[in-house]
Amino acid sequence: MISLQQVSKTFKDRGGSFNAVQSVSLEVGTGEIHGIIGASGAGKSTLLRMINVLERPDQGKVFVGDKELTALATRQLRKARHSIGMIFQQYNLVLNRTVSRNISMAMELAGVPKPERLARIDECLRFVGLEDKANQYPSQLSGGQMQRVAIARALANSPQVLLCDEPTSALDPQTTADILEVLRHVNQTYGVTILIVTHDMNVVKRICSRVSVMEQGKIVRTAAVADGEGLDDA
Ligand SMILES: Nc1ncnc2c1ncn2[C@@H]1O[C@H](COP(=O)(O)OP(=O)(O)OP(=O)(O)O)[C@@H](O)[C@H]1O
Repeated sequence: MISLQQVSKTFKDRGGSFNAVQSVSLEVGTGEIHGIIGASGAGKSTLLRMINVLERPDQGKVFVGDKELTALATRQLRKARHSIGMIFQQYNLVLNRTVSRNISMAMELAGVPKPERLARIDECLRFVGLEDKANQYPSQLSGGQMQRVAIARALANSPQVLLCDEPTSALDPQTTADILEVLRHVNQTYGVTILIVTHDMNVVKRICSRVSVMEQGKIVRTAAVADGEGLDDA
């Protein structure tokens, strides 16, 4: 479902350049929940953001489904991104819009007609267990509820892939467990392929089928989680 072929990203500033991701290749199968773990600054977020080309690789190719995203023109890329949802550590909700409008916005951008949007908002809110919060504003919600709204928004366009950048790092252990269950439910119900960037091995053990360990811009190991002995020191 996802294929990264020798992708690299260097950030340049006045002080010089920094190789954030160095010639990384990775294959993630359809329906997999794949973890990317590593220390702060290892390049995990940059790698994730290259999958939907929010960050364009300097070198290498990115395939999602049957499309090479790195070969698409801006307009085609925008369309292809509708099949890739993303959630973030800080939720990234629009604070002056209600929960419903937050979920609707992604569909408005994708050109979904209003009646379909309204039905889909209901469906997505029910899926994440927040059908009673449609008219509230993000500031009225807890962190866990905000992340559920972010998941509902990411699901609105029925993505094939969900990219999660430290989705539970701002949450307490119980809320973390609840959000991981929602993600598992997304994976099992809709067959969505999920990539989770985390620095927390417990997240990997709880939900991932495979994990890749990143160090200094490179993937140094990929393993099945069931036989992931030796990953504790990652
Ligand atoms: N837009 C940017 N401009 C300059 N440097 C950047 C940019 N984005 C990331 N970097 C640098 O690239 C390196 C990798 O960053 P990245 O956020 O991918 O790491 P990470 O493993 O996700 O770390 P963290 O867990 O702290 O988010 C860091 O040293 C960071 O400072």
